[in-house]
Amino acid sequence: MEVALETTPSFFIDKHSQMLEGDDLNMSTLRMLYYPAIVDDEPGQSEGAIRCGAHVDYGTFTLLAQDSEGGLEVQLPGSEKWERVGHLPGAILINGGELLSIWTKKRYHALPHRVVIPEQELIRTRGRHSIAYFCHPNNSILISPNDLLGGGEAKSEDKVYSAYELIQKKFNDTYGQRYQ
Ligand SMILES: O=C(O)CCC(=O)C(=O)O
Ligand SMILES: [Fe+2]
Repeated sequence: MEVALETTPSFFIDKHSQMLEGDDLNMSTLRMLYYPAIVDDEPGQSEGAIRCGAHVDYGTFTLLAQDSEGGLEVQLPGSEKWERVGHLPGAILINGGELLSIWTKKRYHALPHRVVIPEQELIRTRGRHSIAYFCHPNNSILISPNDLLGGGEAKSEDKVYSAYELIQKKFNDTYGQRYQ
């Protein structure tokens, strides 16, 4: 990414240096996800039900390892259509986060994604596992798009927020004003 964005080597590494030092300093987190099997459902009962609702991830990017059960779908830029993400054994999917999209003026998109319940009877009755590593910059880092991609003069209305402020903003938008 540093090469593609023609920025200084270690631009991103430096800003993620506290990844292993706890939430106070950096919100990166590893999550082991389990979606239970759909059992005893009448035909149509779980219609419209979803394993993980449509969202974009918050941070820099997410590394996602999924089992072979399927169900992950993404919306590509400029399209409303949900596209299935196939399963490639051993592959790790890299999903850009919202913070990276702000940082790079949308050069890197945060793709909306969701996990649906498969239609096939046999697959529905099996659980699904995935492992997601949500990679975030250190909380104190200022996410200034003009640090990357030159961008010309900063305008006064371009308020720059820290990674911590941006994630709090996102939590507030998602869950209401519980996070202050
Ligand atoms: O389980 C998955 O494949 C995706 C999970 C996900 O998108 C998330 O936890 O943010
Ligand atoms: Fe996600």
